[in-house]
Amino acid sequence: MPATKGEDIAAAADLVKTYRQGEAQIRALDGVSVGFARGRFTAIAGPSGSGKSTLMHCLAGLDSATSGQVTLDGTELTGLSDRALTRVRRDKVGFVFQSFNLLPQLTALENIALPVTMSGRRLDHELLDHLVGVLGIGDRLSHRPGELSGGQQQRVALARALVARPAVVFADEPTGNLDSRSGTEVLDFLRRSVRDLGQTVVMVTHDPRAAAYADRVLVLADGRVVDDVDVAAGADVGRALQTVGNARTATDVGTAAGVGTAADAGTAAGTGTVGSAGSLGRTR
Ligand SMILES: Nc1ncnc2c1ncn2[C@@H]1O[C@H](COP(=O)(O)OP(=O)(O)OP(=O)(O)O)[C@@H](O)[C@H]1O
Repeated sequence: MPATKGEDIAAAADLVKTYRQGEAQIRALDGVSVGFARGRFTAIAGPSGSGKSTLMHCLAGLDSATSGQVTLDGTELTGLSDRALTRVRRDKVGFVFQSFNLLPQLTALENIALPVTMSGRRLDHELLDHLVGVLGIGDRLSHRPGELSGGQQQRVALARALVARPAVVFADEPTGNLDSRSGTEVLDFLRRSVRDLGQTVVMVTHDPRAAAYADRVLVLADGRVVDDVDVAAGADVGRALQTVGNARTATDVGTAAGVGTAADAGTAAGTGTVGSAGSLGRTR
């Protein structure tokens, strides 16, 4: 297993999570030790039930582990009260969910601003304008989620996740409810946020095409890390993708997403719609 390094912005050490189901005990995480480097895009992949969401929830302070340790941006999460965990999530984490999770009664703009304003911080209007421009949602800001397409709602959720400059953006199957074009746009945007803003992104996916956008693919099976592929260093992504999915062959996936050329190309899948304004334009 990769050792946890000093520069990791998030890390798990010997993480175990068990659930009780009647008499049986399910070991959703079975001793996971892994570090996530700052400014990288990591996909957590693996078959259904392998522990992907459980790992993400423990890393993001949404759930507590049975044993082991989680560190997030210098804060040890183990043993924190619910209140303290809420504060950590609010201050350090941006979330993107499969089902968007926007508040239906608020406009797109209000949804984007909510996490910042709720924590009493000032909205960075320059960054907001930038994100809105790159995501192409400038003419949708006064609309409520019910008046937006799924792809537009997810773009609003992406702006909401990034505008507070979180230590880590955790994305849980962010393309799961989208058509392939909208899904590609979301992945392209996440890729660009890593490249241009230095954002750290951890994305759970069971989709090998989505995983191919990451710098690194961590593969789980039965609650353990069974593969850890450094895509950015030119490692054999096909090997990991074969492990994660069988809907398409690894070769198909690699070709579709431009794997093997440059994980940081940003235009790997090249729809050119989202991000047509060019780079996000700043380095943290
Ligand atoms: N609240 C819970 N109570 C009981 N068992 C749970 C609970 N949450 C998860 N599990 C079990 O823990 C294991 C890991 O679940 P988890 O949701 O982390 O897997 P996953 O890889 O994210 O799966 P999927 O791709 O289907 O979302 C599974 O066996 C699941 O049934």
